[in-house]
Amino acid sequence: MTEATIIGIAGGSGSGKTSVTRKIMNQLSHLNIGLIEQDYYYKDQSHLTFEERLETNYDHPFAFDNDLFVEHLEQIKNKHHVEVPTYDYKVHTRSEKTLSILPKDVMIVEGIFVLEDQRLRDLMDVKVYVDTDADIRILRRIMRDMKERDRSIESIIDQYMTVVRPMHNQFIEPTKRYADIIVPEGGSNEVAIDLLSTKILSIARETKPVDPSIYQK
Ligand SMILES: Nc1ncnc2c1ncn2[C@@H]1O[C@H](COP(=O)(O)OP(=O)(O)O)[C@@H](O)[C@H]1O
Ligand SMILES: Nc1ccn([C@@H]2O[C@H](COP(=O)(O)O)[C@@H](O)[C@H]2O)c(=O)n1
Repeated sequence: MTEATIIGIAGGSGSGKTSVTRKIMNQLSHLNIGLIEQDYYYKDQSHLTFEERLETNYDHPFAFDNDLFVEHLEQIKNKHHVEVPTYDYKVHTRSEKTLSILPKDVMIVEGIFVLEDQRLRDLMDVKVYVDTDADIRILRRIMRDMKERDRSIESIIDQYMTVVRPMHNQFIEPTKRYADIIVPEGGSNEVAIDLLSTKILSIARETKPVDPSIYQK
């Protein structure tokens, strides 16, 4: 058996990570390919009231349970089945249901901080940073958060100015230096998506045996 190929896709909120991921998955649909979002690993906040959850900084690395994320990604790398948490942005905490991730040959991991934690980076075969200008990102976020995340325009702008923007500059943008490839403009960059798909395909075809020590645990 061979190890799963892990592709990390980072970038600011609204940069187009999800769109790039979807396009790559479409191009490689003949492979056994899956997706895991870092947002699934936002810490559970069910012990807090809704008002208390509004105070959380969701753009700081501490908002994520990366210990669990790393543990799951190691299992995914070794082609194990994992049950991952899911997240509900409307209520700012984990959902009741979990998601069953069956063994995949290629797994895309996507999220604002996937390149921030060295343990995650070390598990990746290709590291991508989607780089889109801040004005485009906020406009996309407004449209998406009003439509899909139950947010008002006032709350989106307030969150952007007080948290999203400063945290992006302090923590997310600097992770660009860890990327193997920087993709400007996200999902509309067809050339970059084609190049990435070709590279992923060629890595996935190389056979890397799973570390046998995992069977001795
Ligand atoms: N090239 C694009 N043109 C127009 N809208 C886009 C484009 N890329 C993404 N969007 C929209 O912007 C929003 C955020 O994009 P998404 O891919 O979810 O970004 P991210 O995952 O980085 O937050 C989504 O509603 C998406 O449909
Ligand atoms: N309860 C939450 C959790 C997260 N966010 C925001 O989501 C952004 C990350 O998701 P993207 O799909 O946009 O990459 C992040 O910037 C958080 O601000 C939120 O608003 N509420």
